[in-house]
Amino acid sequence: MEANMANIEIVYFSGYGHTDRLAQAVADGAGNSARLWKLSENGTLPDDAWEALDQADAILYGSPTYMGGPAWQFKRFADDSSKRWFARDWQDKLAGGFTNSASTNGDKGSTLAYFNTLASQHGQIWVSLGQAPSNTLASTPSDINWGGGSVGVTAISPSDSSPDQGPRNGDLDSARAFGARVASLAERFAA
Ligand SMILES: Cc1cc2nc3c(=O)[nH]c(=O)nc-3n(C[C@H](O)[C@H](O)[C@H](O)COP(=O)(O)O)c2cc1C
Repeated sequence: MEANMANIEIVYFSGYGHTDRLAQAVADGAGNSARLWKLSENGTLPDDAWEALDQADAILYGSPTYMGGPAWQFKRFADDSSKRWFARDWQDKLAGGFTNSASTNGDKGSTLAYFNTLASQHGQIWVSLGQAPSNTLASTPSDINWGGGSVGVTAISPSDSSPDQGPRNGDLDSARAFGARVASLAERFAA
């Protein structure tokens, strides 16, 4: 990471590999300033990840949508972040979120709403998706923001897809563009 770049830390969970691909695309879009921290199967992070989050200019949250919300591993992380809440350690850091699920809607909005609430409890500043939807008759899963969200990245991995097959290109493009947006804003805030 270059000294003058903003620190973007991405904390996320993936049970079966689909959200891994989305997280990687967000990181690719954000560039060299981004690091991925994947929650363990038990919802834990190593100490150096917590230290990185404390030093971050932006913290991004990601999880598959399971049963209409984040995976429980993410909720454990959120509960563990309460120590930072007490100390206001993440106040005024940028925040944003991404999720992925099998259904086109799939109640992904509830997952993003939870990320937004978590970020707001910490006093963070939420970065919206910032992309127009691809919602015409001609639109396909290869088009950016095919799911048509605005709060964060909402990817669709069909239930019978392998991680190589889903999320599809439009969602990965959306994730990369969102990562780039956060990086651009984080650099402005860090300046
Ligand atoms: C326990 C569980 C609950 C799920 N709940 C939903 C859901 O509420 N909505 C939906 O569209 N898909 C749901 N799915 C499908 C996953 O969101 C989808 O398979 C996703 O790509 C998994 O991401 P991952 O490979 O990163 O774990 C669920 C899957 C599991 C295992």
